[in-house]
Amino acid sequence: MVKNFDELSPQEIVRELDRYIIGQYAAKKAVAIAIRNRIRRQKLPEEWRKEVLPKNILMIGPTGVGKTEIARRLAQLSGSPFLKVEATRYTEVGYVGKNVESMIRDLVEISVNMVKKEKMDEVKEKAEQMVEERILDALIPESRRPQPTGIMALFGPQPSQQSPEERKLLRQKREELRQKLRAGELENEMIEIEVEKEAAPFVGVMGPAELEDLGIDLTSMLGNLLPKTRQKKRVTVSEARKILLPIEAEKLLDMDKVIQEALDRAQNRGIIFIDEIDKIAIKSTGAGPDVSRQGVQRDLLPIVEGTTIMTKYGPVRTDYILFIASGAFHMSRPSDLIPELQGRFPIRVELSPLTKEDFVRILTEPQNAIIKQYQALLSTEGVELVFTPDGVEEIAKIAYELNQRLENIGARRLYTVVEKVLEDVSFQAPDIPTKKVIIDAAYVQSKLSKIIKDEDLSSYIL
Ligand SMILES: Nc1ncnc2c1ncn2[C@@H]1O[C@H](COP(=O)(O)OP(=O)(O)OP(=O)(O)O)[C@@H](O)[C@H]1O
Repeated sequence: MVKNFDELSPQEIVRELDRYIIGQYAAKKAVAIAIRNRIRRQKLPEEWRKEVLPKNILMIGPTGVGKTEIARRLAQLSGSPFLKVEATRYTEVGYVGKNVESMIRDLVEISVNMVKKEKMDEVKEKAEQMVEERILDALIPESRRPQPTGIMALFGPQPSQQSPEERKLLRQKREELRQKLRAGELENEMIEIEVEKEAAPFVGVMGPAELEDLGIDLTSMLGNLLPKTRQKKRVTVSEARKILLPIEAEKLLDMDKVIQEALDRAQNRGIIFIDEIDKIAIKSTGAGPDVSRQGVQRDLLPIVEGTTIMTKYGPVRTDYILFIASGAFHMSRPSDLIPELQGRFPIRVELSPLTKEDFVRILTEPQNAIIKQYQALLSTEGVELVFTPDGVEEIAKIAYELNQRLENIGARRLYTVVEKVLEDVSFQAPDIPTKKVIIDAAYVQSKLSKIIKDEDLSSYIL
């Protein structure tokens, strides 16, 4: 039986992460402990809960070694809304720009979309039935059952006068069409559908973004007041299905419930990954941009400590949101952060640079390994891609050497190298007669040696 995430021990969480991320044991262990501690803290009695401070994480390590990937996978495993932001994108409150509180609003938005999608999947079957009815209505409008409501029942158009025989015939025709529709025979038939189009509200001096920062959502406030216009569209049955499914599914949702659950999930399970924290950790010289960087750190404090942020969906407590800050710290040190903020990120982990051996494993082992991705892609055209061990080794070696020579971008280098190696195969796939391509060391060299020799060319292509 699959265990509920909350029941997984830190060790089991690490094992799960091992399926996607090679090495970096210390970082995996740290996030597993942090997430487990959050669950523990939530179970404490109220008076204790306030005393135990959240244990956020600072990940220190070069670019492209798995920092974001670990956090993202953890979020996926635990069904947590996940937001990645860059610390340098924010400005101090009072200055023009995005202030740090907006990250909580963004997290909530992600949470709402996440819950909405799940709920829509739950009602998908029912929504599909409703779409079927709407398509049938469009195919034979005469067979539509009039459903006047409210004042329309009194003053709206009355159902046309059909005799019982006519009605029976129409119903039969509708059922015949339904069978054809289900058999997929009508997919390219053109029909006319009506969709609601929200009138865009006029936004004055302040743009929606600034208002959003104040917790005001003008679009949805006015959107409810402004009349919705209906728009007719001529589309094929299959297009109509794509357009109507989310509309019908949304009608079946109880949005109040969705929002409650989304707020709850953001507050209790949310994970915010703050990249480039090192870039705002420059020691202050007392004036200019340094001051504003310190300002951003100060603004971050209450959020990381636990405060209430107003969002358009309602207030959100930040006490249990897990914050993972990350940076290379080439030019600064964690001790350059303001002391209070240092204290809020007590778990420190260093991620190691990746070795050539790590590259070999990253290419082949993770569930979504790069090589597996290409094999899956090409298999759709009946081409079997076979990588020999020396072929994989050669790709890893070249990527590793390029990182040393150009700029060390970690595992990201593997993507560009593999793409170049497989460029011709991808291009010729439909016409390959043997349908089996072997990628060995010689093949890799034949595709890359010319580019590697040329420094300029490599820095553009690889
Ligand atoms: N240890 C690893 N195991 C498997 N894949 C990895 C590893 N490290 C990096 N990758 C892959 O490389 C890519 C970049 O990694 P990631 O986004 O985690 O970088 P990062 O360390 O967060 O760097 P940055 O701070 O620049 O964002 C991802 O697609 C990831 O799958």
